[in-house]
Amino acid sequence: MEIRRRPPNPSIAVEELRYQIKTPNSEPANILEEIIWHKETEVDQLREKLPLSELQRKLKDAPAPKDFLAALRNNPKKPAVIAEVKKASPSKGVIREDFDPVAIAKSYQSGGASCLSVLTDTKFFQGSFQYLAQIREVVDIPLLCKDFIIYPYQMQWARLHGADAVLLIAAVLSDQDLQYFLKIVKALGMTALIEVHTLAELDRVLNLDGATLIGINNRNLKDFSVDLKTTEDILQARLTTLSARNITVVSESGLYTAEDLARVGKAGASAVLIGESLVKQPDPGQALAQLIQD
Ligand SMILES: O=P(O)(O)OC[C@@H](O)[C@@H](O)c1c[nH]c2ccccc12
Repeated sequence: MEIRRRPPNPSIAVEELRYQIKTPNSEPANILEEIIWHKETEVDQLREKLPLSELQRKLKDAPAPKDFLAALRNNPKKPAVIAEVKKASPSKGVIREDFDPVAIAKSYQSGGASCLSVLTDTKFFQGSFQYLAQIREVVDIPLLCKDFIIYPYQMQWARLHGADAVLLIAAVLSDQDLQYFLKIVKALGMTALIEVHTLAELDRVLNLDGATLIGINNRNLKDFSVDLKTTEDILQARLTTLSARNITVVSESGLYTAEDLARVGKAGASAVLIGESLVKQPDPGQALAQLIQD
């Protein structure tokens, strides 16, 4: 973990205060830090609206999560596709003006997506938990909550809005947090997609107990550069270990063509996560169907 955290609001529940965080006395060093620092404020506001104890009470009535990992593994098409409902990003700005998340989600499902990823970060990606909940109402396939998780509260909030899986970013979380968060994800009956961008991060994740799904992000979240070689290089080094441990690998970001999919598939990824290249097509589901046809 190289990303510096901000000290949490001292009024939050004691069990969440596991950090001994030094106050960074500078500006955020990169966009990832900026996002993470802002997330502290957002989670504070959520807790104020709905305290953890009430959230946990509400969760007791929530329908059981769907099996995100099984949906990827059971897909006969390799790589299986997680299609992302994404309006904007800090690197690309607004990707699609006439953005209808529900229509896009339905279209992805008919186009052959195994699972969906829904961006819920508002400030930087123009996503929303409302979209996640609305999409849960209209599709059957499992949903990943795509956000920047720094507190257990957020995983439960995601579950309440219909998420079956959550993203945990290795660059943002300490080993201790990753292990603790994995336990919580499991207790909630969900799947964790643990995202790495370097071999060193993957090795940290391989030291954890219970990682079943690992995403290799081809995009460097600190400077936005994208290179599919990230997936190739990391898998070249660790595919044997990953296979032996039956860990499913998702190649994420910067995938546009059937050749791109074949390339990361050949490297050993059994699933891909695709956003921009599909969202910007007139009919995203049809674009997906075309991308994965034989
Ligand atoms: O739009 P793309 O290049 O197809 O990328 C999708 C997805 O991988 C990307 O949105 C992403 C990967 N990891 C993230 C972490 C946070 C926010 C977004 C992301």
